[in-house]
Amino acid sequence: MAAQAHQSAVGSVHDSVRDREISVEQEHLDRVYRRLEEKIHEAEFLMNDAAKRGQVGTPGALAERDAQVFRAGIHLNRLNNEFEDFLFGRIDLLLGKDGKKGPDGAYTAVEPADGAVRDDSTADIAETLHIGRIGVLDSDYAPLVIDWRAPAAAPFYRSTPVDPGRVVRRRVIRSKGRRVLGVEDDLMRPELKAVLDGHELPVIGDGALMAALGQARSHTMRDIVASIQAEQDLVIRAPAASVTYVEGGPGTGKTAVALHRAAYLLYQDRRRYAGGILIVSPTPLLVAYTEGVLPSLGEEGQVAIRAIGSLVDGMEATLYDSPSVARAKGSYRMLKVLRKAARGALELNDSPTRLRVVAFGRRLELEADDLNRIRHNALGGTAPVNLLRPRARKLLLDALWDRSGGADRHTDPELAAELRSSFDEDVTSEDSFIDFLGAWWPELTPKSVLTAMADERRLGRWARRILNPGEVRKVARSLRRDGWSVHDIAMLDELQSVLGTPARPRKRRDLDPLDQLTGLEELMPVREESQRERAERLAQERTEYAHVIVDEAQDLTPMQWRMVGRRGRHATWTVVGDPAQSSWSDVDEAAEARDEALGSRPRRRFQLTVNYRNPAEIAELAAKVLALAMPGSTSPSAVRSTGVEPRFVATNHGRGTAVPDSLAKTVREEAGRLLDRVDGTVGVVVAMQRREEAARWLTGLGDRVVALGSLEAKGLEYDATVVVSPAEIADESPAGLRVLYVALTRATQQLTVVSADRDEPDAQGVPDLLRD
Ligand SMILES: Nc1ncnc2c1ncn2[C@@H]1O[C@H](COP(=O)(O)OP(=O)(O)OP(=O)(O)O)[C@@H](O)[C@H]1O
Repeated sequence: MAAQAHQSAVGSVHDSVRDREISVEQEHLDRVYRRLEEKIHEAEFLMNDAAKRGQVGTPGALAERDAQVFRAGIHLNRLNNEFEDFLFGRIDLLLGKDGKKGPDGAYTAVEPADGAVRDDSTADIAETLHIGRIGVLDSDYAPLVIDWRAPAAAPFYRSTPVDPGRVVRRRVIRSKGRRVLGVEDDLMRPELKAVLDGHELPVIGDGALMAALGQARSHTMRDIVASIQAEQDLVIRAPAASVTYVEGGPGTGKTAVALHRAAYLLYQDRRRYAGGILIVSPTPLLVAYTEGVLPSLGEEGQVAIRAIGSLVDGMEATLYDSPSVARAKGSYRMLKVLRKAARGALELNDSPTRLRVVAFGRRLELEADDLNRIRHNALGGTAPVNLLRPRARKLLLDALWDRSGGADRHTDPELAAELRSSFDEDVTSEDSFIDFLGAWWPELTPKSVLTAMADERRLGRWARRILNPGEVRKVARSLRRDGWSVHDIAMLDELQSVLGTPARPRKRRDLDPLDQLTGLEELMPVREESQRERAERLAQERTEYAHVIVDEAQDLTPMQWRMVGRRGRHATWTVVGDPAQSSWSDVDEAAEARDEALGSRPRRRFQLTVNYRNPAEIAELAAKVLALAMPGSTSPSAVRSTGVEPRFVATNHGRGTAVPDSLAKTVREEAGRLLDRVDGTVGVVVAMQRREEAARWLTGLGDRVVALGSLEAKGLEYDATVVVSPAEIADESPAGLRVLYVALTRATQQLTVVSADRDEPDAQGVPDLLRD
């Protein structure tokens, strides 16, 4: 009884301290919003004022107006954005070593000044900084909020109890709209007795990271701006030079880090990245899952997130290839086939076999043999086929000229040249020649060549000694389907560069001249346009980017690396991936293609080591598959444990009374069971061939549960997952064990493994692959 009374007294003291601290932060947030309103008014005034000045028209006034409109545009665009938790962090710091301030008004020193900590381990808090999604200065240019990407905010992420720098207390503030809801503190120097405004520094809660990780998942990813960890922050803020190369196991935050890095780079050098940042994602599902993160960080427009199957404008991959077809289409071997096909496609169908023209009153003719020889000569070398048409035309004219005997008519070179040029004019203005050239050397499109490859005999010719007959048959058959696969898109892109685009007059885009002057159109997205639409429009206008971020880089095939490489020939790169999750069978070949795409640029390597997604119970199970898939590699360490072990259910080896009689029924029951146990999402991962069937199994269970093929699970996460028949997933492709490793690492809370006969489950339902 007494103990209970004591506990509740402690509890209420604690609550009152918490309430007091919340109200302290509330006061600060109120100040920030008052200041933001002032700034919105200022910005609106500037815009109006600028419009008036626009009527003056002297060059000086125009330049001044442009500058004002530009600045005001930035303000309005950012301030009008309602940020859910605009202010999210605070650090309390000791006095710094040098007394220098940075441009954001904060002191720059990382290390404490000598004497900042007194001999009796007491110290004063010399500076308090609040961290938010954008920076706000008060009217005296003192920082009210520091942008999370500013150098002064780095200690919020970097400081640890082992290496605290000046930080004594790090606080995460939870708010919604204008209301502060809670605070969570981490003490970086627990040995100190630190004093702020005459009071000992209070410490609330047990860490924001765990609170963030425990939250239910929805179908869209959240930003991690309030809880970025030190090893992740090093990657996010790495200088943009050359190639930043990041490896880390499942759940180590690679995707999150890549997205935050895009926002950081834009903040750090907006002008440089006006050339656009491209984020390449493996699947449309992952694009949909991640595309809200950048807007939540205040960035829209300059970043295009595209699935690898949507990188070619106007094309969207909707089909999947079988592993053996994917292997043939994705490998370097396909490059040779495409080069042959691009040249071979000229001879298709109704390619004329005779050219007849009348020149200088004579009928001239070239026969099939002549024409073949000319085509062969024109095609020498590797120049793009469509760009060789002028050369072929010239060779045709030479041959006709020879036939005409015109060369013998004059010995005077000047007269001979004149005669030749009037001969050429005669011939090339004749309809029969124009029609012939159009049919004999047509402008080829990537689609027409790929469609030509759907003919097995033809493909067999072009792929002789490159693909085996079985591959030829399967690839040709796959190209006869309606629609394109992810691997077809890389082939289409390659063909575009093998064929080349003949120069045409450029179409002008209608732009407001004022927008072009100020760059304002980049900053003020039109309201009706969604992030995706805007990204698509920008991508259409761009073929190359200033920075390219490749997520799940381990999965790119050589042909895909070539496609992505063409979009970043002059770019800096961030490449994130995990070799252990690669679904590409020939890892060495892909590495060669990657190195070719990245060129000889120097690389800065990072390794992420902590798994923030899976609880230890799930991570341990997945590690068994990792040991089979890549013996000797180490799993990232899980940051938390839930006490809930993975559950095993066998369709034919039920325990006790309940013997499930079919896979469909069992999976449905298990998905339903998990829906009852978690608040968020449930993912049912099956082998690719079962995707459609599995979606039917789940009919009527609601939109918190989804079925997905093993390859579609890349990068995604769910509160709970059902992994169906590990053996089936593992046997589906040469990289099957690594694909299974991906499937097993998608859950943030609970995992159920359903086995079928081929899994050879033991009496507890544990499949052979997952036993010790
Ligand atoms: N510092 C962090 N604070 C809060 N959550 C985090 C942090 N880092 C990562 N997470 C969360 O952990 C989960 C995994 O992150 P993410 O998807 O970026 O990992 P990944 O390395 O790309 O995984 P995979 O290789 O399996 O695709 C996400 O829910 C992410 O929000």
